[in-house]
Amino acid sequence: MNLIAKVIVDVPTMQTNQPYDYQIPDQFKDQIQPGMRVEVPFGQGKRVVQGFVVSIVEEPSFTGALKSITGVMDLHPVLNDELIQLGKDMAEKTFSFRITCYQTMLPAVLRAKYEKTIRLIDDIDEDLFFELFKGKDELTWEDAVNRDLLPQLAQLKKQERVEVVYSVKNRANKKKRRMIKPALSFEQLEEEKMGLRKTAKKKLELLEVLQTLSLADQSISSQELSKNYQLTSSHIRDGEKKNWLTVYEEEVYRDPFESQDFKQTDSHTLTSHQQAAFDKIQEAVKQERAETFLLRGVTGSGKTEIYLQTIASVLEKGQTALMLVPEIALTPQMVTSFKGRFGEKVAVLHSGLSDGEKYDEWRKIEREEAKVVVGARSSIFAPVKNLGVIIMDEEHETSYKQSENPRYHARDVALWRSEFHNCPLILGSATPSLESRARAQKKVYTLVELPERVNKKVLPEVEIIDMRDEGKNGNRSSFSIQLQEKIRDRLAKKEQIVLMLNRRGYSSFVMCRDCGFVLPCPNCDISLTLHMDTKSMKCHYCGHEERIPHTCPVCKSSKIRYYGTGTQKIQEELEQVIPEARVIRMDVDTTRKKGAHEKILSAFGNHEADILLGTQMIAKGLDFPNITLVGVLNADTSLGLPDFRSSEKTFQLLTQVSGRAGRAELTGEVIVQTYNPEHYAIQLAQMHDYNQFYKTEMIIRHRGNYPPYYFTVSITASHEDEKKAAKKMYEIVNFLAPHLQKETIVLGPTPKSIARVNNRFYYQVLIKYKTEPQLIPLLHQIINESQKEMAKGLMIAIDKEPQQFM
Ligand SMILES: Nc1ncnc2c1ncn2[C@@H]1O[C@H](COP(=O)(O)OP(=O)(O)OP(=O)(O)O)[C@@H](O)[C@H]1O
Ligand SMILES: [Zn+2]
Ligand SMILES: [Zn+2]
Repeated sequence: MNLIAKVIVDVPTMQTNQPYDYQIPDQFKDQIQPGMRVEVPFGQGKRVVQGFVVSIVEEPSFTGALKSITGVMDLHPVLNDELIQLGKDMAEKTFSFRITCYQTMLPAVLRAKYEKTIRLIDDIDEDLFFELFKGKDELTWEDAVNRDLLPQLAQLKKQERVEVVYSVKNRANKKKRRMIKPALSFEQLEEEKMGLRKTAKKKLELLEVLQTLSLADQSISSQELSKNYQLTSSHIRDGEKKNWLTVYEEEVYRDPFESQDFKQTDSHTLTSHQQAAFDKIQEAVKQERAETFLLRGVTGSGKTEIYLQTIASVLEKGQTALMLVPEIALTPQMVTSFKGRFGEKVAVLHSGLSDGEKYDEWRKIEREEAKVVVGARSSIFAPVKNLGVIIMDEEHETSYKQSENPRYHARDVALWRSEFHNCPLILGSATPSLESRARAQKKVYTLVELPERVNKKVLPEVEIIDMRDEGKNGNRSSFSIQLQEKIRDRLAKKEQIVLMLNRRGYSSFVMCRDCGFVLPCPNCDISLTLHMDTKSMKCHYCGHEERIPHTCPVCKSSKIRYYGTGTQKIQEELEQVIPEARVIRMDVDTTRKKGAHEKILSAFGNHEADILLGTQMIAKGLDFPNITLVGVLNADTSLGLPDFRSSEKTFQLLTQVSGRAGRAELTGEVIVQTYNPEHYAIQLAQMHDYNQFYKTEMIIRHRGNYPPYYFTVSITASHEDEKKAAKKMYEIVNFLAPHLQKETIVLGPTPKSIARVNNRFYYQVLIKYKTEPQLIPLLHQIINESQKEMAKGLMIAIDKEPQQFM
């Protein structure tokens, strides 16, 4: 029978963004399956490219002469049917190439050109062993290809007798260990010794090693045997044949949490609110229904406990669970609570892992050894089968959206997979995004609320300090008098303090130090961005531009400054103001090294420091009972961002960080320093009033025609030649304009705030629309028709629901 493979080739252009037909040569017939990577000739000449087989058919849809697959890169599919389908849908929705989507789904070792070897993991027929492996335990992929062994090896792979190992550069890559243990007692081994010939030195040595082991009831790895006693695999095989010893395999994963001991933790008895939420979710779990829950619970309300118990119930049904957390919330505490509850069943994926470690975790998932996957954004592509629940903690986090190709939002992928598996999706947050909250309002999502903390502890009292007064009273430091006093008070009581320096929007805008005025755009509801290259203030959306003010247009003060300062400077200042405090700093600089994050938090947990000073990364997830004071040094920076979400982000950040205080027995307190004490985001965060914030912000979004009332899509064109980028952008707008509905709003084209990056110029438009059935096909058409220009250096990026406006 003639078999045709449909292959997505690694040639990321629009023309190639569909499967190509290739003949499967006879030698590969039994081997090739959908989801495997293959090598195929492409185009004219001798070019060979990689590709993914997405299906196998009998009839080609291409009528010309078919080329043949020239190589197979896997013995086993790396993508399952679900992911093949998901990649196709995702490519369409994110305006990216299927090949890019597939590559995004895989761990890095499967993407890059790593060395591959085939390793024996189980016994095979002796003759075959010598024929294929020539007496060794492994064989390089190249060797296997040159000797034409892949079809045979594929068979062995199916029988789980060999595996493919990807060796990551600079890293020892031993994952399987051959272990040897004595099969006879000490005395029996002694008898075997008697029967040896005098010259059999190595056999004698082997028997002696085995005797030692049998006394201690121990095993030894083949590596140790060869290293310490120069006993090779042929000696081992020989010993095995004589029935002196047994060989077995031991899987050794590189365990990034090896050194840590995870205490088994038991589930808490749920509070009545938790129970009600849990029960509601259980219905969907039991009925295997793709229902989306928005779990809004105040900080410390025990959302994590609901996740844990829901996952436990899913495991009990024999299903699996996927738990997403933002990268910066993937703290050791989070890992501990999952490892503590589910032990070995958990795979954890985060950016701190080396490529090899990530690959090991991925393999555990792929082989269905891991039943629970915990990880950041890209873990949404984990190849888990039989999902029983998907959970996204801190669902409002913008880091769930990838800002480069493919520009996917993990929430959308989660929704897709929840439909595919017929399993519930839980979106959890103390401060849900307006989009999700509005969907709950419309009953698209089911709203479940936890209105109070588990121990009925009140949420901490929040005090707002007007920093303009501090200035007037001659205090020019970053610490208000009240904050200094409270810090001293906690030091005396041996309680702990968290201080947050808000670095969002660092230095990108100017603000009056006397009245807090931030320069707004006259046409839009956002502030202007400072452009150092042009020495001017610009609006991101409409292109309005004016000069940098030297005096405040409102109060005429001349103290109008760029706003922002670094954590290091703050630490120095703190050491002068309160020299007795022991301060530990957590920001991008101090957490760059692997494991630094863990070290800092465990030192703070052990009270080796009184104050944890950091950026936004300390706002989430920390659960330390001894924190009774939280200080926010500058609430305003995130308000000044040229982004319609700036109030929302400020409210979320303040609520999150306030939530770190008073989580256990001790009552907590929060000090928020600001130049905008009247701002509703700050006042409503003070009152812990999410619902009111939601209402207020919805009105503002409605007035400004922003999401969730409108959908948004941004189009960016860039080119080394500024004129070409601008011209293209105008062409696009002119092309779209006649097709768009009346109520659709097109902002721009305008240069981006950092107009030139890497010597490329960026122009963008933002389209806001309510319904545009034609827009998506039109955008695809734009990309299709720009192929020639794109080959000559033009880049077009289309971003649906963009999250970043910098
Ligand atoms: N039913 C319960 N009984 C006793 N303690 C509980 C219960 N549920 C949760 N806890 C504990 O309460 C603390 C807060 O819970 P958790 O961290 O889950 O809150 P959260 O809602 O995720 O908060 P945040 O949004 O601030 O991260 C934890 O120390 C947790 O172990
Ligand atoms: Zn002013
Ligand atoms: Zn504007």
